[in-house]
Amino acid sequence: MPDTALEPASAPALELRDITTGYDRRVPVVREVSLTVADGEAVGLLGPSGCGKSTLARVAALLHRPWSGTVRLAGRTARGFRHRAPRELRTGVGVVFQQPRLAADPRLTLADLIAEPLRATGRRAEIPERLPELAASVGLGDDLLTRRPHEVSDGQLQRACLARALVLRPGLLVCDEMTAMLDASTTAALVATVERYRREHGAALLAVGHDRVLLERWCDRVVDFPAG
Ligand SMILES: Nc1ncnc2c1ncn2[C@@H]1O[C@H](COP(=O)(O)OP(=O)(O)OP(=O)(O)O)[C@@H](O)[C@H]1O
Repeated sequence: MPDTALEPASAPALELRDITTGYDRRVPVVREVSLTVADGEAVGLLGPSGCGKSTLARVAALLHRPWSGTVRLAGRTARGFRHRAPRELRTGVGVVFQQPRLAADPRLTLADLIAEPLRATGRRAEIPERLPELAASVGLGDDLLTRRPHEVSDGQLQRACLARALVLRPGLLVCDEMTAMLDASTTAALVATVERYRREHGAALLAVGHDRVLLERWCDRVVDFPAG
């Protein structure tokens, strides 16, 4: 059966097999790491700073190319990464990074930021329904939606980044230290939003972080890096 064929719903949301990768050919930062996130499962990935968690999360989100190993999303093998990642695989993964200011286009209003993946995939007709629904779910009022990133706090911008990550209804959400820069109440609000989304859509989660207490509370299981 070709890899592009639809697999049964029970295929794991994410399978990373023997991933080796890095930035400088001589020194891999991730060596032969394997990790599976089952359909609908929430997995926490724990590890000290600099061990390669974010790099692995970026591989899972098809944003960084592995030197060797395989990535399968919902049973489909990824053949391309970054701009070469096929749209049907890319849109199945939502990603939230630690630093919203590096992830958000400073020229866009929060409303446009959230809606941007719908525009980019030719689904702008869904914006009038999805935008208010997502803004409410992350706790962003209308007054904030018309502002640009420099006019809002980090926590408000991260709320918009989470809404954007959910706008295409991905089957897998990758949260890379999503709450590391946030206060306790914003952290609780964003975690609750992810939980609600997962309950409603049966989505899987890979949550990267170094706060064991948060990850153990949030996830079905926690894996210490290097996993595998
Ligand atoms: N763009 C890059 N170019 C070169 N080296 C990089 C790059 N990004 C990360 N690295 C290096 O790769 C290693 C792993 O980094 P990574 O960000 O994956 O670790 P991490 O476990 O997520 O750390 P943290 O918890 O501090 O975010 C580090 O030594 C880092 O310096």
